[in-house]
Amino acid sequence: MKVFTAAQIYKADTFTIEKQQITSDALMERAATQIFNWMHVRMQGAPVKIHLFCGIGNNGGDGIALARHLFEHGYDIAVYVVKYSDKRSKDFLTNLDRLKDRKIWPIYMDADSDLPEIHPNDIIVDAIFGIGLNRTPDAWVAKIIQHLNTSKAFILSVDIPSGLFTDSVPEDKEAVIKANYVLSFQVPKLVFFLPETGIYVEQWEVLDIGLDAEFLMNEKTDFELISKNEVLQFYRPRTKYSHKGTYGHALIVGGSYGKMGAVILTSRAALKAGSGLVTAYVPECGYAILQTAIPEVMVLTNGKEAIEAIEFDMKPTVIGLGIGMGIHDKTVKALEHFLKANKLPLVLDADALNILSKNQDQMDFIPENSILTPHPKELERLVGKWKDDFEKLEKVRQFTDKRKVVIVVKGAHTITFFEGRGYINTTGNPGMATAGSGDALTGIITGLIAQGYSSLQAAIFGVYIHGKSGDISVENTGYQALIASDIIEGIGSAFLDLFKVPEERPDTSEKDG
Ligand SMILES: NC(=O)C1=CN([C@@H]2O[C@H](COP(=O)(O)OP(=O)(O)OC[C@H]3O[C@@H](n4cnc5c(N)ncnc54)[C@H](OP(=O)(O)O)[C@@H]3O)[C@@H](O)[C@H]2O)[C@@H](O)CC1
Ligand SMILES: Nc1ncnc2c1ncn2[C@@H]1O[C@H](COP(=O)(O)OP(=O)(O)O)[C@@H](O)[C@H]1O
Ligand SMILES: [K+]
Repeated sequence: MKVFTAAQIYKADTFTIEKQQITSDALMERAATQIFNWMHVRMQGAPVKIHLFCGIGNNGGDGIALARHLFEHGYDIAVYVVKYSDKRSKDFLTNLDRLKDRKIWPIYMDADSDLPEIHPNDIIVDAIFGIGLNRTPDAWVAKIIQHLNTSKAFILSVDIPSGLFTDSVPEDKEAVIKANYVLSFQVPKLVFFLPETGIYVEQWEVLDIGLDAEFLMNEKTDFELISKNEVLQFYRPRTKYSHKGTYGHALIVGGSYGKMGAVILTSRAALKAGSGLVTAYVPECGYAILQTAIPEVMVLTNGKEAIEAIEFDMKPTVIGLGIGMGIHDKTVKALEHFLKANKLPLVLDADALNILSKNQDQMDFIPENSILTPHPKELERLVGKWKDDFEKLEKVRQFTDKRKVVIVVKGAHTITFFEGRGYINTTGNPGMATAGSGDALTGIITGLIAQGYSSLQAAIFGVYIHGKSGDISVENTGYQALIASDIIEGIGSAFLDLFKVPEERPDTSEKDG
């Protein structure tokens, strides 16, 4: 699913209105009806107080139109108009008149108004600001927002939590609604997936308001959301007469005294992801460990307790490099030497990234289409500090452009970058914040490249499978007890899940995990 900017959404809006020969009011009515249906299916007329806080733009208009539907179906509503400006939108006014026609009189709120009492069991509909927010809300509006946030009532945000910008991080962290649920029109917004802004969105769902399908398909976007549908498109089935040679040979280079487990995890994950053959390249102290831990993996050694040279007379398809490798002087030299001679695609992780960050001149030797998989600290060493999530994304984009590599920015929503585009993952859970889970990811991605997936496909697919495996495994372990080995064990189930038909649900829209 594509992730549009606010400008693109407005464009889609205009395009749709022209092509479908409808009014903007009709589009607002669709939006409000969709939200009403969503609520009505769940509430079934329950006598719960619903407080609708509406702005004076189109987001507010959605809220006012929703209030009318709720009223007509007998819900107990209170409507507030937060008058942060005199520039009320046309469709807001139309819907306000319709509400007044039904003898519903909103409570107008300005800087001097008292804050209404809200019971923890009430429901709040947040329609104060939508994607039109372009400056920090005034202090008195921020006060209302804080009042709603501290009310303990369930907050349902229309389109986007009020106070959240679509393209920057809010300056006043207190002036943003913390939404329990966001019903977003047609497309999710990028800010739902970034660490600094995603915290305002507990759950989200997209509601289809019938924006023109052709426009949505043809418009190019900087970001795409990756779910099962997207990864299924490049899944490579196995063929009857294939053999292990068909599925490549992954070489996993890493390990040092006390960190051999990382290589076990990566090698095992590469096998489980389907690599035909896997060889681990480790210092001698790892030989017995590897051979005992994974009988399916072959082992080459160099150096005693740390790698001193990376040389081999086998022909790997791909090399995963850096896990648990350490930054011993001899290892640093070995990496430099190897990079200068190497032509194979690389998956670079952990200490390989740390070494390269300190020796930026060696970056020139990273082959194009290699994959770098930094966690946030490694990323900072690689691209430098950033002031906020948006600057981080821009720095990564520039780095991938300059180096022609894929960067996998790991996190709650891992984003894979390549050729100026970001692919946002939707699987995974906080149980995966555990030692070695990144090593497992490196193995999965390396194992996929071995089988012939392109670098970009392997990164996107690998991140998806890794997260999905974590989601399946956590069902048995709970968050705390999930460990990297569980993620590796779950890889098979994650592949099987690709072909499971989803159960029928009354509502059809996509949900966040
Ligand atoms: N596009 C679609 O497909 C559909 C969209 N729909 C809905 O429209 C929503 C977008 O509506 P919108 O453009 O009217 O903007 P909205 O967020 O209501 O803000 C209103 C105005 O407030 C102003 N303003 C900004 N910041 C401010 C501040 N801090 N303090 C005070 N004022 C501030 C600013 O105007 P300005 O003062 O800058 O001229 C802004 O224009 C969208 O989220 C969705 O809910 C659906 O109805 C149908 C289909
Ligand atoms: N809160 C979270 N939600 C989803 N995935 C997470 C979360 N925290 C971490 N992960 C995933 O777990 C992995 C952690 O990688 P990393 O920090 O390199 O671990 P390690 O160095 O221990 O192997 C990444 O793939 C990351 O996306
Ligand atoms: K809103």
